[in-house]
Amino acid sequence: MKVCVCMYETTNCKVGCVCGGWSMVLLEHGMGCLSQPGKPMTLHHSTMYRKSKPIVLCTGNKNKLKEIVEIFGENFPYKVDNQDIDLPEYQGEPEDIARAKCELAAEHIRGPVLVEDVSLCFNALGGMPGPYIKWFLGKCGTAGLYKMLDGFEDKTAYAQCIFAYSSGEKESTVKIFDGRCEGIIVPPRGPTNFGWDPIFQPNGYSETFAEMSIDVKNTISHRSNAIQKVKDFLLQGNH
Ligand SMILES: O=P(O)(O)OP(=O)(O)OP(=O)(O)OC[C@H]1O[C@@H](n2cnc3c(O)ncnc32)[C@H](O)[C@@H]1O
Ligand SMILES: [Mg+2]
Repeated sequence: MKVCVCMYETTNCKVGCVCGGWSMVLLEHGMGCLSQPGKPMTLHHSTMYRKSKPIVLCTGNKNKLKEIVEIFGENFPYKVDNQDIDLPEYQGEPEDIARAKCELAAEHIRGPVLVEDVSLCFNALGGMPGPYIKWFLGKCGTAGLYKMLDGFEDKTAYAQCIFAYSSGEKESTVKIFDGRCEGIIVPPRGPTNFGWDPIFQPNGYSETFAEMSIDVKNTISHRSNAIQKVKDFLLQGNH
């Protein structure tokens, strides 16, 4: 922990973010901190952001958002905002879908954006439903998805999460981060609040994603594996 004294009047705040009498001031190394003018500032990670544009996470899925925020954690030094924009999703390979979704989001936001696209891939079906899982889940439900594997001995599957990041600058290339979790497809068990969680049992566990605590899911999931790569990339000064 580090203690400094805030030198800036609220109106002179270098970063310009004023919130309820507290102001965001610029510190060395481009870090910002919330403090009142003239008062000592205590730098807690949760109130400390690097001086940069917020990254806009474009997703309309509240469950995803909750997990992403938890996995990034309090120490993540960039501000992440959410926009619930319904972006069209192309057909194709998961990576191409995420890339196209990210390019559309960057065009819309005109700044740094992050999107993610999730696939659930059954090995017996050559990776299908894959990126089309949302539509299969909507039409067949979790029980129907399990039944799709009735005629196959092989119930193995993997969950794949692809994050795509764009700085939003013209000519910038989209960066892709792929995270996976291997498991098996089982008859639905556990709460039904998030997608296909009730039928996915990760390898090495006797519970489905739906049955385990969110903390356990967030340490082993496709999403946490992908986010670790996103974090490493951004923390290397790429934002
Ligand atoms: O706005 P976006 O981010 O696209 O959100 P979405 O709900 O449309 O999500 P996807 O396009 O990635 O489709 C993936 C489907 O898989 C579901 N899903 C995503 N992550 C999941 C997870 O960790 N556990 C269970 N289901 C998940 C999700 O609810 C969708 O039905
Ligand atoms: Mg979607």
